[in-house]
Amino acid sequence: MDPRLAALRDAIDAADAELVRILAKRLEISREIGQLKHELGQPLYVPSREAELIAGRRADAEHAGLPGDLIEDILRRTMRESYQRQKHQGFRRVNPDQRPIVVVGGKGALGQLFVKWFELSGYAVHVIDKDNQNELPTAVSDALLVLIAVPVAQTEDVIANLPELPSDCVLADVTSIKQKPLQAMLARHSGPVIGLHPMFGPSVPTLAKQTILVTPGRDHAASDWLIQQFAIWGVQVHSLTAEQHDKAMSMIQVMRHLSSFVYGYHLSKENPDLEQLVQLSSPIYRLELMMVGRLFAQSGELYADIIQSDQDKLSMVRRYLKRFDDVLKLLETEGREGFVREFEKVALWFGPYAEGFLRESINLLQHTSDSRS
Ligand SMILES: O=C(O)C(=O)C[C@]1(C(=O)O)C=C[C@@H](O)C=C1
Repeated sequence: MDPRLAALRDAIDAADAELVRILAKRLEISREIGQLKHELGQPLYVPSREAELIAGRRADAEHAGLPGDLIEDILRRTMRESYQRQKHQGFRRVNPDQRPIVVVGGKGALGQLFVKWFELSGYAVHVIDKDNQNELPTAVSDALLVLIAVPVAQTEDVIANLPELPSDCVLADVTSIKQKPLQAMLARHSGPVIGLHPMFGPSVPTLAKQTILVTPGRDHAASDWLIQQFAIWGVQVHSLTAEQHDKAMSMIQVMRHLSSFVYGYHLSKENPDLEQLVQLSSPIYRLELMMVGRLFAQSGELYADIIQSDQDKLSMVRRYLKRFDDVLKLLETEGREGFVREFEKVALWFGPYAEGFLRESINLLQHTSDSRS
């Protein structure tokens, strides 16, 4: 190797080693902050602090002739590491009441996640699952919160068959549909009721920046502690009615999962060489394959329940599929011209969001590309 190149690479190695030392130092400070925040009961994720810090470092970077995006990427990735470190130190427990939290379905994937986070916050958690259902009456007899985390198809039955709960016990569920479970909970329990829909899967490493949708049922004030606990975990909460929730989800979830399923179903029938498709795919296509493929690494029952949760007996599914047919007819009758005309109408409907999504996706694709070797 040319000795000049070798010397420069040595210098890069030294600079990178310094970067490692600095990152280690930052993470150690962040661990200390985590400890202090635990003591003070402050949230894991502090968006205002992050925004201020990023703006400051972007300005520093630009002043030094570096792109602001570079330091922002590094800091955001490092802050993700902060969440991980701070999570292991546990969280302040908002509700000092010593009574236990009962998680019904606590051995399921999402149930386990809530069990872990409640335990990280110092609550006593009683897990109920198929193998110890006989413990349910005793477990709920002095429960602070009963959280139903069973598959969608079983939720209503499990709620209807719950034993009597203490009158001040909060009854909540984490099902991805909200109207029916909420009605079932209100019918079964006369105390505080709240519907929750975590907008994440069980594999998320931390809850920082994750969203939980909340559909109030009865006596919302009695669930305040739970909402505050979520905030300490770094979760962002949005409140809406169960009806609004289910309507929005039929757009967000039913269509997303249906499209992915049909795409995967179609691929499997066409039976191409998947290995080759992956190799030929640039980041955007790879991302698309990932969005589809990841579905099939999860539970078919879950997605069947979500797709079937579509209100009005699959009417959204039917309308969506009819649109494929409409597009086919459009292509057959009017060809390119018809397609472009409809395309422009859709673009108008998206308005400034189209540009915004394009920008956001470019950023995302850069990250996907960076992570490939
Ligand atoms: O300042 C804090 O509260 C931190 O926990 C540190 C830190 C960071 O790594 O800079 C991490 C998480 C917060 O969202 C904000 C900032």
